[in-house]
Amino acid sequence: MNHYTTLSTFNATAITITMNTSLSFFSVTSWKRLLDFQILELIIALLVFVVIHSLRQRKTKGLPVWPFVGMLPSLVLGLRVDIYEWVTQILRRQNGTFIFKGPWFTNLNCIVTSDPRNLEHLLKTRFQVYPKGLYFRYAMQDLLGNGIFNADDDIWRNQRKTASIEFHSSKFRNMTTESLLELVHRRLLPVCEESVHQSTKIDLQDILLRLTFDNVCMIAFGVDPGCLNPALPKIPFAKAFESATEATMLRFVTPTLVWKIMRHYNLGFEHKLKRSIKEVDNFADEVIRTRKKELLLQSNDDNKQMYDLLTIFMGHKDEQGQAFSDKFLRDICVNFILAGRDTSSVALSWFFWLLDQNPMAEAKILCEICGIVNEREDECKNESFVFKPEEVKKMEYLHAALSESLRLYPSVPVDHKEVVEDDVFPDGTILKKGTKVVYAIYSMGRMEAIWGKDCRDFQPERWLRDKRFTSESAYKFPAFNGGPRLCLGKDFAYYQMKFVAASILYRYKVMVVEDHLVAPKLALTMYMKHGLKVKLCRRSEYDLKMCHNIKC
Ligand code: HEM
Repeated sequence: MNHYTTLSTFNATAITITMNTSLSFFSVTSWKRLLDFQILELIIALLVFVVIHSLRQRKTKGLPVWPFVGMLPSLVLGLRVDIYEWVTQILRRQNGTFIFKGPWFTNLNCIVTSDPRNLEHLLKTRFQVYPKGLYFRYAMQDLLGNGIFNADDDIWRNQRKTASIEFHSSKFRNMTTESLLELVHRRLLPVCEESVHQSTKIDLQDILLRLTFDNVCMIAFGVDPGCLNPALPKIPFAKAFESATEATMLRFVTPTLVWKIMRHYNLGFEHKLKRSIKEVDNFADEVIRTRKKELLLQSNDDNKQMYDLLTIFMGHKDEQGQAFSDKFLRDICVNFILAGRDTSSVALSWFFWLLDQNPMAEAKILCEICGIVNEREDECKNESFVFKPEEVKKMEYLHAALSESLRLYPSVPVDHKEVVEDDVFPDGTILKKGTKVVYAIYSMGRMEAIWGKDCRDFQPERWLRDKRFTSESAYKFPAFNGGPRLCLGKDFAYYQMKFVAASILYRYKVMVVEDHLVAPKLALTMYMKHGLKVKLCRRSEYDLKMCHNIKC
């Protein structure tokens, strides 16, 4: 082997090695690239499949259902616009019932319905298997405790029985009528008059909330907090109460684990809730302490008999024969404030807003009021005119207009239950034990299937037969709930709203300030997010004369 041969052999070997190396190098990178490309392609294909599959579910399920997060992205978008309208649109597409799928491992799954047959089923026919349920009670516990709104079984039954006896007694009726008359004529009308005199705009929702807060405190605890006076003092309790109902509602649209973590670390709306509840508790504790002291004094002075719901409950005993704890009395207080303060004031606010947009309906109400005033021929019909309870009862068109307003803007826009055994709804929806059910009261007022093509119009006439108010089934119009848990304050609420509305409308024209933004707030009660800014204008003799002359 010469030098040349050796060298060329070496070269050939080197070339072969180099070639093999570069070949294998080429194949490794290209394989890798190819593999990368294929994985990328696979991922894209999978993503496209998931997106198409999720979006296609909108057709059958009402909303896209995404892996892991379910329908949550749509809910988040819905929350950014108007959640009540958003739910209504889905219910319309789904013929009145749909299943909301929350993210995996969360408690957000539920059945949402607006079908009157389902409502009758869960509120009355199968009442026993549809309690408020553990989950909802737990989420509301911090604010409502074991009060009547948040209780089931015997705890609810006992409170209902005690409160029901009082609500239906003539003593209670007289007390509520007198306290309302006092509040309207000594506080509400002077505040209205002052605003006319000063030519100022007022937030009518705020004024009405003050009125009903003073009213419910008088009825429920025999206390007059004096929130409604011309100075319109700041009421930290009222603000805290509103924040607490708002934050509590947010728990229903947030995965349980998330709000529990937020609560643990005192973050976001949970921080707000804790702070608000502290304020609410302080108020309730003060009421209970004062009442206990007064009751002690009263036992030494038997002439001074106290009569209010709290005193009645304080005289009752629990199953073990023990007096109710202060915590339980606190729960009773808070629940009655929620029941009596927010509901009627918020309903009246929407009513005045709707009247501003429907002058014909306003004219008819005025006509009816003037007709009633005119019947008292021998009496003066000036500013100091006070409507008698029997006259308020005669206001059929006003009753219809308030019901129409509640149909479109129910004070409690959604309510909930939990089924405790497997069941089937009348519309065929299958419910497994433990399923949460939400009934969408707001949406029901906007269903053509229930109210006809003009369901979105304000038409008090739909409630009248031969000019007399005719009520609707509670399952078609559940603004006051239905079945064994029908609102206990319904009759009083109508009386209160009619008395307030008639007293204002007889004296003033209520004009909503131009460009004032009206939108519902997401809370347990349907407040107006920005209040209701109005200007009041004294009714002229001319206005009233016109009405006296018109045959309504
Ligand atoms: C426009 C006014 C009102 C509306 C729309 C209204 C509506 C309702 C609704 C929807 C419920 C059922 C809540 C639930 O179970 O989750 C309810 C229950 C109740 N309401 Fe009213 N309410 C009004 C006024 C009042 C007033 C003024 C009072 C008392 C002063 C009152 C006392 C109650 C009570 C005690 C319950 C609990 C019934 C029970 O669970 O057994 N409500 N109300």
